[in-house]
Amino acid sequence: MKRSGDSERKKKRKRQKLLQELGGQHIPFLSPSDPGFQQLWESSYSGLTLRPASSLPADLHERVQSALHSLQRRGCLLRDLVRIRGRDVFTAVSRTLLGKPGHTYRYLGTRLFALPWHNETGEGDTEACCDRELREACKALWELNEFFCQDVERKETEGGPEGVEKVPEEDPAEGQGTSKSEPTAEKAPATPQFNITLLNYMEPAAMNDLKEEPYYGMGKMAVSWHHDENLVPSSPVAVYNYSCPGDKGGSSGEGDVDGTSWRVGLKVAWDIHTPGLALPLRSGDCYYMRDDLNRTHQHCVLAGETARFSSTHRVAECSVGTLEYIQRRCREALDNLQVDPDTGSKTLRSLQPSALQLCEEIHNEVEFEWLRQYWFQGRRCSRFCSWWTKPMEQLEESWAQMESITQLALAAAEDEGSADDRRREVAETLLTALTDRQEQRQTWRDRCQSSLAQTLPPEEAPVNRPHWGEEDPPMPLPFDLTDIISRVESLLWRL
Ligand SMILES: O=C(O)CCC(=O)C(=O)O
Ligand SMILES: [Fe+2]
Repeated sequence: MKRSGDSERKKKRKRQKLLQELGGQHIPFLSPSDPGFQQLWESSYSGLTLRPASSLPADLHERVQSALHSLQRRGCLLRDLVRIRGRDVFTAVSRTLLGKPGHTYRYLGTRLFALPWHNETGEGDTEACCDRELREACKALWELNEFFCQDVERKETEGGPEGVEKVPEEDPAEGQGTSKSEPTAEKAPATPQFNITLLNYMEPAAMNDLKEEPYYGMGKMAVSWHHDENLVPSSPVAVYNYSCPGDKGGSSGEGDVDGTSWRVGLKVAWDIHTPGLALPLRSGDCYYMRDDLNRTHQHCVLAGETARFSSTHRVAECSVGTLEYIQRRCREALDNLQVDPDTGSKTLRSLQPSALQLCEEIHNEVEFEWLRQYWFQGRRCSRFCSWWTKPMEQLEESWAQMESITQLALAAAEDEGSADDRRREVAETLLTALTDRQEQRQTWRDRCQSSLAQTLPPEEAPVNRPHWGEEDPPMPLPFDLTDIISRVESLLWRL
């Protein structure tokens, strides 16, 4: 937590320095009607590719757009209460995550839990977790995902930047026989396996506090400048843009782009010399950010006039972000707990500092990265889809066992019959983990009680869970660790 605070401060200083250098002036940016636009795209934004609406199958557009409306109508798209520079804020856009069963995506201090997308093979046994309408919707976005997996790869083989006019309008299904790119040292696999999509929705008319883009004067931002977090290095991002037809008879919806269109803005990170790029999007247009673009550049979304959805397909870095992973970790921790089948009495297999440290780390991980993250989002997941309900109960059970492990470790530290060296080692391990646990519990409690959190309706309101008090069924340790921490500290003074 402290480390991220430091880097935030550094970034803030850097940002202030850039703004100072600019002295209130705007940096130029180019749009398609400006001379030099194509050249700038090719020279400084070559990782950006536009895939015009006409190059996707018409029935795919139909299914995807109807899916987006279904998800919106059912209330699945909600503003996230994220944490930016130590403060809680609502995202301007409403979001939901779809993806491979058991996948999560972490951004801005928030772990989103994917509604599983459904495919023909029924992978992941997701049949019963949500109703037909949602299943259909998830399936449509999975199909779009499949299209992107194939299509981005094909674009990789073509190489070079492409402008709006240069993209060939061909049947995308035909591109699959093209040869694969030469193997390179890239970390991303040749065929990107987009494993999640983060859906965005915003109705600009309902938003009165959109921020002005500060550096270039590009206009109102729906999503401010950022790098996408938590992706496999050098992996591409594919975005589907759907601007809903407006009431006024169609300006920025399907037709040509104009001053009221939604746009994606790009800039070179920490650079005030290269002009920015603003690319207007027609409804159904897609764009790809490939190669290192997401690392070397930042992007933002500039609001148009009509309501707009986007589906942003990503290769999320999931090495510590899948249900499978955290279940495996829990098993690792619980390996250290021995329960006598006859008496039910519990003992630890190992009091080695490394074994205890592992248990305590996993304890904090499952509590703060999974349980509290999940419950902080209230019942927003489980209202529509039961996929996460059982796994979360199981994780909570494992976590409760870990409370027993901590209790046993504490008893070992306080056991006067043991060697002082061993007791000191155990106490030191506990002190670090418990101090961290106590701090993080406080942070989550504060987040749950923040004034913004209070504005949410009951079904979306954050739940501070796990939580227990004296009146609740007994737990191995109290929720508030103040006294325990003092006990361990004074033990360390004495030993
Ligand atoms: O909606 C878009 O076009 C992109 C949104 C975006 O940058 C994001 O969700 O990270
Ligand atoms: Fe993004």
